[in-house]
This record gives sequence, structure tokens and C-alpha cells, in this order.
Amino acid sequence: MLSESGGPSSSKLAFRVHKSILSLRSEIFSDLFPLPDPNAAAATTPQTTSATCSSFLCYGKKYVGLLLQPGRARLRPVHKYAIQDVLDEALSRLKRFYTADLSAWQDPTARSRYVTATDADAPEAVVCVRLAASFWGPPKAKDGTVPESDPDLESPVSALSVADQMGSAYCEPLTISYREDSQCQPRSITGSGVLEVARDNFELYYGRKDARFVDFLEASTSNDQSDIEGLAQACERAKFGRGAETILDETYRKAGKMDSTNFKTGLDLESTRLLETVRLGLLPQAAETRIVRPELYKLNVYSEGAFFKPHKDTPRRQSMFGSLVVIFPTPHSGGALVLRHGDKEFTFDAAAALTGRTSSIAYIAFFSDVEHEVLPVLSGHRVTLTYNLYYGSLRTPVPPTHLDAVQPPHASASGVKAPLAALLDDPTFLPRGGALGFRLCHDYPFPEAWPWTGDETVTDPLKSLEEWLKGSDAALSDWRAPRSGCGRACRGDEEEELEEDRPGQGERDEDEVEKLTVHWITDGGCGQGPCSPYLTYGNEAALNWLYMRVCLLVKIGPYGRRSETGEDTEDEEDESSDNDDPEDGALGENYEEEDPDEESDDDQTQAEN
Ligand SMILES: O=C(O)CCC(=O)C(=O)O
Ligand SMILES: [Fe+2]
Repeated sequence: MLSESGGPSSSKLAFRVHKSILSLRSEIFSDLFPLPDPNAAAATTPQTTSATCSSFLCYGKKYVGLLLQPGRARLRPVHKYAIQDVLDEALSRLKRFYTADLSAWQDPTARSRYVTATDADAPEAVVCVRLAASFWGPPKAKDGTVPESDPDLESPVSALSVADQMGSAYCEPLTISYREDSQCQPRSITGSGVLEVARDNFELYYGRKDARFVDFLEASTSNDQSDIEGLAQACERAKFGRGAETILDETYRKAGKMDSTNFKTGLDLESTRLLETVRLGLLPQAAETRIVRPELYKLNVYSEGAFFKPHKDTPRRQSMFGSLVVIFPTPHSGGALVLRHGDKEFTFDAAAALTGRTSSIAYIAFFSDVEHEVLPVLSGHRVTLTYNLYYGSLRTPVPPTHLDAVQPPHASASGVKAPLAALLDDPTFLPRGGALGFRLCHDYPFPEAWPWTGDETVTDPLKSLEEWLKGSDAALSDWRAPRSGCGRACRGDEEEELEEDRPGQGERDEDEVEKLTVHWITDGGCGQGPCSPYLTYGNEAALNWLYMRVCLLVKIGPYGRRSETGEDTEDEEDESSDNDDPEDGALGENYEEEDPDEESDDDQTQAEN
């Protein structure tokens, strides 16, 4: 049943359609209705308007009229249900009617007679191109298989390149910016970028023998520019590519350059989140499926009078799509970067943008086919790092063949789960249920101030520990998860205090507290205290954190109903079952240890008061 709006109520019924038609039009529906059911007369679809329903029903080119002026509302369901031929048709029409030729676009008479779009319609057209183009997959071989592709050779086919073909009127703005007031999220994709970063990012070592050190942050406020002058002198004169040649022509490019093999920078693009900003800013459509791989290319020093006339950056591989330039806050003026693409021009004056800022770098990222030029530096030294930006892909990493990953065999989930499953499958093991105790394999850092104060505004470190468990401890926690509510971690040495100090618990009568016998699976048990009450190891003394032993207690049900908690078991007859709050029943807060010398015996392993 397809409804005009508002869901499948009969009053909104527009018309009925057989599900075989939906299946024929969209693989998504054919997957939904895999088996023919001769009795079925109608199928329910999500809310869909009658205008877009026609694209499900039409064949051949009958639907063309629908897409003469495709709008996002019309394309969205077609995109959603992956009706490939309609998408293809929409794309080819978009290309035809929204010309790729800017001069033709600017001449209304040269536009298609079908299209009355104005410049203001351009964003909508780009959205439509994206919707229509995003089902383009990799090229298929004749037998329908998708050939293995080299990520570096992968064509960056995306709506972005289609938008490029459509003319600069539809292109993304030339630059991205970063606004700190948006909590590290890019809010705008135009303008200049200045970013406050941690001190390490300003550090640089250069020289393969007798390395020297420069701190650009220090240089930004000091009158002594000798370190920067030293760096400038250590640079070679920058060449540039003309045709197949690399030439030195200081009438075209005058600057110092240092190859990335000759220096080490402290700038960390990941931690500054610059890379993420570039990814979201330059590749908005591909942001969720593409990663950006930066390759540090070179360092440049533009001293007074240095410049670089208009050029495009040399593509290094097909997957190279952009360049990122980071400008350090060394005192200088002039040296603005001017970008030109189509009829657009954008100037980024990093020196001006950095004025009055502390601990900041300036940056600009742009598509490398965009023409750009560095205007002459008027005073001081403009120091930059340049990165080539490549499309990466989100493939599952394949471990390099020449490296072995060393992993403890029991760290795998199956190594933990299989023996436990076998144990619980044994009818003679805790036949009426009980509690299993595990001393975790690893030790974990906990705040020195313990017992936990119960401050509800702060996460209980025992709870947050689950996120940080290592190796087989994580596998164990994963095994425990379906039994959630029937087990919890406790710190090794203070189980008594835990019981008293847990927040919101209040005073409890001793008799109300469930006591369980713990059957220890892994050695140690609780009650052995912190494993490191001293600070004599590790690379530095940390005063506020101690490694602690941690135990995990998991309540299991009787044989045949192992995943049940004790409350639901035969023990209900016991007084302990009065306590039906799972938190109150949480293990590890109050328990007795099983005597290791005693055989596990039904009666001894029961919950008991
Ligand atoms: O320094 C800049 O802003 C741009 C440098 C540049 O265009 C280049 O090195 O190719
Ligand atoms: Fe360049």
C-alpha cells in the first residue's frame, strides 16, 4: 500500500501495487520478498508519495518526464531503493541540462529549453548529482565480477568529480576552515584556517648529521630569528616542474626547500584533527567511506622577496586529490596564497590570520588541480610544511607478510569461551548454579584514592573499566555480557568496603545481603590486595594511579538454565531471593570464598544466608 503521506492508513491510500512490481524495480525489494507468494496482493512500503511511486511502476523511458528537473525529494526514494536505471537516467539528464560549460550556463539561451534553473538552484543540482551518482560502483568485468583494484590506482569517482565536470559554478568552495568555537567540528567550508595546537607541534629537527632544533613557537615571539635564519640557510633553492623537466628559475619560483627526508616535524595531523577537518571539508560526500592519507612532501622557507608564481601541483598518483599547506607563526608579512578556479579567486593571508594569535598554526587545503600562487614575502620568513593528500580506502587492513603479530592464544574469544562453555555444559559442575570467580589476567590502573567515594557525577572506575579491558579479559567480559546484571568486577582488596560504600545503597541489614559461594575459575581470588602499592617500576612515577588486581564474579544459573541469575533459580526458596534488585545482588560485594580443599558440592555452592 502506498500512501500519499503520513503512513499506511486506509484514508491515505493512493493505490495498491503488487510486490512483484516492486521487486522487479529494486533489488532492495526483491531481497525483501525473495519467495513468490501467489496469494499476496499487496505489499507495504515505507511512506512514499504518489509522485515518486511512478518511478517504481514505469519501465523503459516512460519515467523520463519525471526527471527532467529532478529534485532531491524525487530522487531520494529512487536512491534509497537503488533503482539503478532511473538513477542513471537522472544523472545523464543532469549532465545534459546543467551544462558543464560555464559560459554556456551564463548564457540562458544556451541552456536547455527544459531547464529554468537559476544560479540559486546550483546547490540543489549538486545534491541531485550526488544522489544519482552515489550508486556508481567500480567498473564490472564482462562476467559481472568486480576486479581487484589497487587502492592507489583507484579512480576517485565520486559525486565530487561529477560536480567538477559540471563546471565551477557547482564546485565546492575552494578552501576549508576550522572554527574553534565549534568544538573541533568544521562549520564552514570557506575562509581561512587558524588552529591552536599543543606545543610539540611547533618543534622541528633538521639535518642528517649534527641535527639542529627549531621551535617555531619560540620564534613567533622572539626578536632573535637566528634559528629561522639557520633553517633558511640549510634549505636548497626550490625548483619546480615544467613539462617533463624539473628546473630552477628564480623568476618563477624563489624559495628555500628541504625534503622530508632531511627533517622531522613534531606536527601531528591526527591529534590536531586537521586531517579530519580536511576530510570533512574537502570530501563531504565521501567522508564516511574514504580516508585521507597525507604524505609529508617538503618544508619551504619563503624569505623576504620569495614567491611562487601561478601553478598547479604535480599529481603524484591518480589517487592524489589535494594539497595541504601548514604555515608556522614565524614573524613575516606578505606571502599570501591566492587560489583561482573558474571565475573564483580566494586569497589566504596566513601572516594576517596569525596576527594576535598565540600557539597557532595557519593552514589551507585545496584540490591540487586548483591554480595557486604565493605572493612575494615582504618581510621576515614564511615557513611552511606541504602535504600531498591522497584518497585512502577503508579496507580491512591486511597484515604485512614480513611481520608477525604476537598474540597470546588465550586472548582470542574462542580460547576463553570454549572451555567455559564446556564447563557449564557439565551437569556435575555447580548443578544448582552459583558464582564463578575470575582473577583477571591483567592489572588495571585505578585512582589511588579508594574506596570510591560514590560521587555520582563521576563514573565508577569499575564500571568504566569494562571499556578498557585487555586481551583475554576483554574476551571474558564479552562472554559475561549476556549474563549482565548477574556479575560485576570488584577491586581485589576491599570487597567489604565496597559493599558499604556503594552509592545509593544505604545501610542494609546483614541478613538482607545475599551471600554467595564463589567458585574460583582462575587463580587468586579477591582479597589479595593491590598488586602494586609502590611506585618503583615503570618509566615514571605516577602519583595518582595504582595498578590493581581486579576480579570478575559471574552468577550462573543451574544446569540447563545457566544464563539465568540466581534469583530465578530453585534458590528462590532461600531467603536470599527476597533481594530482587540486581544491583543489590551484584556479585563481589559480599561473598564467601569456596574452600578450595572442599569438593564442589551442590549444597555448599548454593546462595546461602
Ligand atoms: O606555500 C604555499 O602556500 C603554497 C606552496 C605551493 O604552492 C607549492 O609548494 O606547490
Ligand atoms: Fe603548489
